[in-house]
Amino acid sequence: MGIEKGRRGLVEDLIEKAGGCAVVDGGFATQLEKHGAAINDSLWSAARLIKDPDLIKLVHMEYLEAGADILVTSSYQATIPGFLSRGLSIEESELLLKKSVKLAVDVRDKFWDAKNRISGHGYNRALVAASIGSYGAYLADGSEYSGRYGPHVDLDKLKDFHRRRLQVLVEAGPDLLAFETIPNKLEAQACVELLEEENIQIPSWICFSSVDGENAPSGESFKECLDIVNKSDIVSAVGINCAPPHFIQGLVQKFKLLTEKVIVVYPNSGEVWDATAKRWLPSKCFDDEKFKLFAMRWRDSGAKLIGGCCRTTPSTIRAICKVLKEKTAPP
Ligand SMILES: C[S+](C)CC[C@H](N)C(=O)O
Ligand SMILES: N[C@@H](CCS)C(=O)O
Ligand SMILES: [Zn+2]
Repeated sequence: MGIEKGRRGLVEDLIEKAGGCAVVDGGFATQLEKHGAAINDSLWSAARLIKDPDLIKLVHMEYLEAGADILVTSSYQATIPGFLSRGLSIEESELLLKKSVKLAVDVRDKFWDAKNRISGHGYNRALVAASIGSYGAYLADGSEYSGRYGPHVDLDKLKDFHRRRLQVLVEAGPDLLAFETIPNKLEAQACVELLEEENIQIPSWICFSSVDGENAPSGESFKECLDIVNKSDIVSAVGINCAPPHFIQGLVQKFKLLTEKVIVVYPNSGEVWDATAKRWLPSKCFDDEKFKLFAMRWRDSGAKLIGGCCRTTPSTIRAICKVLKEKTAPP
């Protein structure tokens, strides 16, 4: 079982067009908040899918203007059980999942149509990656940063949790799938097995979080985690998201030794999430200038998809584009 040839090259083609390194957008939820959206909610940014589609479109547009080559959709914490708990029906919940992809695709198409009328604009046609947050994200208890799901959560439970959302998101027609903040080996295995079982024909990446810069949050080694991901041809890229930036260079070097897949990194600003208070704690935090320096190091260490996660903004993405696409960066 594998991805048909024409689709498998999509990510690699984008990387080549972008000059060897493509830029993933930044903290979608962070930019929503900058516009005043309240997301201290168990659905987190997905709460805005119910109420604020125009704001979601604006944020996607801002990341495109900043030069993002890949837009990650608003579905990180959008799940069918999460929406059901708000009194929505299954049909309404599935429509919201599809809407998360459609909003991003529509904005990408509008942006690209407009840019195509101008010569030498320096942008690439962006890809839309449907965000699939971990089970811990859905739990809304911070466990995407601990990997502690408890003894009752086994492989089948994780596959059952991910299955329907995955099917619905794929039906909506994204270019790729972005599994985000996976905190342990078991969930990586669930994602890989599900992609195979569902015979998914679009590329995907699996990104882990990390809180010590060495291992997955569960304490399991990345060797164990990547051994699972490597077994599958269906996963195009593997990496780290929403970990502090100063861990990333070492992790890229480690991943280079553990996998031949494309390496994707999009760390947060270095701040720490307080899942009880639902806010970011002030802590060691890296600004856009630091991201410029780091991004070059991550590229030189072998990462080919680079961006920002929580607490980074379009200005971070603009800064990363400036250094990674020196000759072709958009204005
Ligand atoms: C990427 S984290 C900051 C998203 C929010 C988290 N899952 C929570 O609900 O607490
Ligand atoms: N891509 C997500 C965050 C993952 S931690 C978002 O910003 O909605
Ligand atoms: Zn994040």
